[in-house]
Amino acid sequence: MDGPSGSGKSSTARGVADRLGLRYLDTGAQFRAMTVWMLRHGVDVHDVEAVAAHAAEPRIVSGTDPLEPTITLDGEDVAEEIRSADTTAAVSPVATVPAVRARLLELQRATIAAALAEGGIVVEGRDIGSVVWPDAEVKLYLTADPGARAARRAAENGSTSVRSTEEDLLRRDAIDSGRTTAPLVVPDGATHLDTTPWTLEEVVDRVVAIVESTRGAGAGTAGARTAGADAGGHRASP
Ligand SMILES: Nc1ncnc2c1ncn2[C@@H]1O[C@H](COP(=O)(O)OP(=O)(O)O)[C@@H](O)[C@H]1O
Ligand SMILES: Nc1ccn([C@H]2C[C@H](O)[C@@H](COP(=O)(O)OP(=O)(O)O)O2)c(=O)n1
Repeated sequence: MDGPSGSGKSSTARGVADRLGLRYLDTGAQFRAMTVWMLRHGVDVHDVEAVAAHAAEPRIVSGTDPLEPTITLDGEDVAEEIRSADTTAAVSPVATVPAVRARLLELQRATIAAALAEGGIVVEGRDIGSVVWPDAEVKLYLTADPGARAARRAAENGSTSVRSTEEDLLRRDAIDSGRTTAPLVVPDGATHLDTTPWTLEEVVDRVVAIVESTRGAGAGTAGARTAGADAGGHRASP
């Protein structure tokens, strides 16, 4: 499940994983934990070489229970700190660094492979269907109008300024979509869902229906449907 900030990926992915008995992985939380480490260690997040030089050091562990996802950094629970304003402001530049992406890609693929052996996983981020797991059984690209995304995010953060939240979202969209390594794109073979008019429950219902109809259509064809999508996808306009 890919898409821009505030499109509903985390809440939808958790709801779907819970309904279908699957694991859940928030890859954005991993980029945020990497960012917390850089900030704590005084690394200039705009210095690509400095960030790359340290990308192998943080120990990041994601718990994949959809009802209680966790994230630790060097053994410490950083679930709150990864959502701080400082982390949010610094995460997009850190996520553009190829060494960071390569490191987290390895972690993500290991987690997915382990979960697939136990029934499956819903993974959300920016490059899941295009780069991390192009052979996913179901690929979804979630969007919502910028105003709706900002209103949702502002409500969540207890912020009264929807306008400044929207400016922040659009700034991060531009970095996430414009970077050369694993930019935010609509992955080849993805179903695009515009969640603007729907409640969370409606979106979860629709996604569960898509998964069930894909599974009903027959296992074993998913790889063929999405084959060749490794570097695929087209530029998104979130
Ligand atoms: N369809 C929806 N309608 C209204 N609010 C939603 C919907 N989907 C998610 N939300 C709310 O919007 C906020 C952002 O959703 P989230 O799932 O964190 O988005 P993302 O992971 O794409 O950034 C959350 O507070 C969430 O409860
Ligand atoms: N697979 C991913 C996931 C997130 N990122 C980047 C892009 C985002 O700016 C940050 C944080 O992602 P996150 O999903 O937590 O951000 P929001 O919940 O949308 O605010 O990480 C990425 O580059 N690739």
